[in-house]
Amino acid sequence: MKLALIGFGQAGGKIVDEFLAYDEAIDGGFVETAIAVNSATTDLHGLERIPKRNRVLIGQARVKGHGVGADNELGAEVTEEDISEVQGAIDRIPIHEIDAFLIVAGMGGGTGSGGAPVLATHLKRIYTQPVFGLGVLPATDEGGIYTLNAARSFQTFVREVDNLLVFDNEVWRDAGETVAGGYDRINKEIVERFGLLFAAGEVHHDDHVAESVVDSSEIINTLEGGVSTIGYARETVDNADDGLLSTFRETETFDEGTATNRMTSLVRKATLGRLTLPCDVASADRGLVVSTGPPEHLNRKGVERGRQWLEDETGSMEIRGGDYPRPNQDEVGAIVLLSGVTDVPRIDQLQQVAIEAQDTTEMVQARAEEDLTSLVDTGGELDALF
Ligand SMILES: Nc1nc2c(ncn2[C@@H]2O[C@H](COP(=O)(O)OP(=O)(O)OP(=O)(O)O)[C@@H](O)[C@H]2O)c(=O)[nH]1
Repeated sequence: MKLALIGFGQAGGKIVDEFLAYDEAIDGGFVETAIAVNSATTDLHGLERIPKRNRVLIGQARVKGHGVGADNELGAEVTEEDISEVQGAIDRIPIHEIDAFLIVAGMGGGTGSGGAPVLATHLKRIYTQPVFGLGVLPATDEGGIYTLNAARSFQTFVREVDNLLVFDNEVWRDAGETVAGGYDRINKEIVERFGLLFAAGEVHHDDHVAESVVDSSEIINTLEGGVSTIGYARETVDNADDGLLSTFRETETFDEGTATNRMTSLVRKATLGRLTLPCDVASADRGLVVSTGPPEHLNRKGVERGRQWLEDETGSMEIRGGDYPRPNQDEVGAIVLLSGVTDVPRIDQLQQVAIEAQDTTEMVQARAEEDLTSLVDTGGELDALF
């Protein structure tokens, strides 16, 4: 699946940079164009792979290249004001070559959290391609403002995009890691999961058995609306170079059964293990199971059993399945995309925080007004003086 990737804010830019590295490393071919948008000059300079001319600075008149300091209303405003700057970079995308846009942003800050939904609205107004979002939720100890930004941004972002793919930093961080080191590792986890999914839709059919290979329309149809999460599990296998392949063939009957069971259990592990956004699997509306690895290990029966199992788990009739053959790999894996999920404790928690913050803000404002009134109200004593 060919994507125009737009990284918004610091997290967004770094993750898109990492997507470029991954796409190159696996020879995936899913990144058509990569763009970074930010209100902070240093963040744009810090990027490694996104071409310099695709790095767009917004809000210069207002914040002079210093970022919006976690003020996501300001982030939204400067994006609206400078949308033509962003459009300048988008105009260079070979638009008929792409299947979709993907806007990547950390939702806890100011620039990405405020600007990404504004850009999504803009793109949807102009282009016919789907506009997807990849939103990163802040860890819970980052502080109230980050949670509040994420709660607000989530509500708008999910409304403006065709599907919001979510990754929760909270469930992926490791105790004892430095913040910077932690993000590097987490970003690799992000691009591996989402990158494998998008690359799966880029395999050319004539290279492999056509009917079982996933294509981009299957990914797009699964991402029809709402919120999505991804699970991934993998296992090392004998590398299928020529010598090993003949051994594999000689013991085919035995290996058939092993490969079937392996694939079925990988689908279960991917679904029941750590998802990018933990949720109740039964609440998913649609799903896509992708098996990946050397073609001779991509066992049809195993994938089909895994797919059926997921149908049972979700009670959904819309579970698609397919392969992403990767010759000469020493791993087989299963990617499970769950889409239209509704039972997500973290989102409920975010929304609760937003409601409470709204109430508190109203209370604080009311109290401040009262205090101000009583401060200036001197019971007529001042009036008497004049
Ligand atoms: N996974 C991941 N999350 C990150 C990374 N950097 C920041 N974050 C998360 O993203 C949130 C937003 O941070 P930034 O992207 O730095 O914010 P911004 O959009 O640039 O906005 P301002 O800095 O306020 O102008 C933070 O609360 C973190 O949770 C990163 O490299 N990887």
